[in-house]
Amino acid sequence: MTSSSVCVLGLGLIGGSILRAAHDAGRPVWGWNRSADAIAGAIADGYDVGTDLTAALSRAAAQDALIVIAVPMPAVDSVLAAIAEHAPAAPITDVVSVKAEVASAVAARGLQARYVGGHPMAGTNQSGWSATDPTLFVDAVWVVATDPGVDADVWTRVARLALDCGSVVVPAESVEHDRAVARISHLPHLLAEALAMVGAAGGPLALGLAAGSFRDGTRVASSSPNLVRAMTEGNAAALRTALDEALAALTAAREELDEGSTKTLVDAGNIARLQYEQHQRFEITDITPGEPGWRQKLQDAGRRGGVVRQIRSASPG
Ligand SMILES: NC(=O)c1ccc[n+]([C@@H]2O[C@H](COP(=O)([O-])OP(=O)(O)OC[C@H]3O[C@@H](n4cnc5c(N)ncnc54)[C@H](O)[C@@H]3O)[C@@H](O)[C@H]2O)c1
Ligand SMILES: O=C(O)C(=O)C[C@]1(C(=O)O)C=C[C@@H](O)C=C1
Repeated sequence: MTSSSVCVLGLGLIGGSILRAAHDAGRPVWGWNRSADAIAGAIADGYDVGTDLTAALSRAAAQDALIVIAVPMPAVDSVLAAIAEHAPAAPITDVVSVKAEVASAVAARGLQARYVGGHPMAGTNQSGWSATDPTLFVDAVWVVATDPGVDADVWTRVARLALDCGSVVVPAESVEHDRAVARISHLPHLLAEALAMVGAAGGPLALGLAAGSFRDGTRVASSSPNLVRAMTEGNAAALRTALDEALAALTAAREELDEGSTKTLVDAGNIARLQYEQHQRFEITDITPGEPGWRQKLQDAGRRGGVVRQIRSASPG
């Protein structure tokens, strides 16, 4: 029988929130963090966490637990090296904001057979255990990768974890995911940084007048710089395309402003925002992981706005 145990590596905002949500869902779950100081709160609250990576992974190997990598991209390879040594057959997922880069690192360690990438589209501008929230993923979207060669059992287990955390699952191939998040996450982070800079350059009067538009538009500029750099630099090709589109729109607006109007950008942006507000999802109900053509069918449905809310499969994990 497939185990429902979960081993979370990295207990910051995302990993810690997954640990807490999985615990609340009744899963056997334990976690590892490189330093004890950072997880003093988790230890005080009695969570099954520690700083011995070998012990956490040996336990995952013994229990066939799903390993969740929840560290920043620059730390992923050292964690993969430890997995390759201590739990090479365990199912693995991750939560890193860029997917193709992780998939390559996993393949370089020979771990691709039991790996399915993931990305919960939820977070805050806070970091660390103290920011964790077991409800962080409720009603969020959680991408579960449908790359060629994906194992149906591991895919199901990753999707079940996402559902147990309260999310809906969007099936998507890593490269398509990366192109999409360049537009709706990585570009917004860079724009927020630019907006914050321009506002602050206005000095005390500008900052003193800042209200909703500045606050909302710059919120993610207070995210950890290391995390923002890892996700923007790790998705450079797709981000360049999105950034070029944004720069072209702003340059055109700048030129139109010389004629006294901002109409083109304002009207187009208003319609685009409405498209986001009116975006409809539909539930994928008729595809069972493992059936012939399941991967392609799920991926096509995800591309059209399909989400998985429950898994049809005999596997309980
Ligand atoms: N913050 C978000 O909104 C968000 C959302 C979805 C996914 N993610 C992804 O989740 C992952 C974790 O992000 P987070 O927001 O939880 O960050 P965080 O800073 O809150 O936590 C990062 C964790 O990784 C550990 N860590 C950092 N460097 C390490 C290293 N060199 N070796 C071992 N452990 C190390 C830290 O101790 C900490 O436990 C990142 O890959 C990020 O891209 C973040
Ligand atoms: O809400 C926020 O603070 C976030 O930045 C969350 C956010 C995003 O929406 O861009 C950030 C990074 C992710 O990988 C996923 C989600």
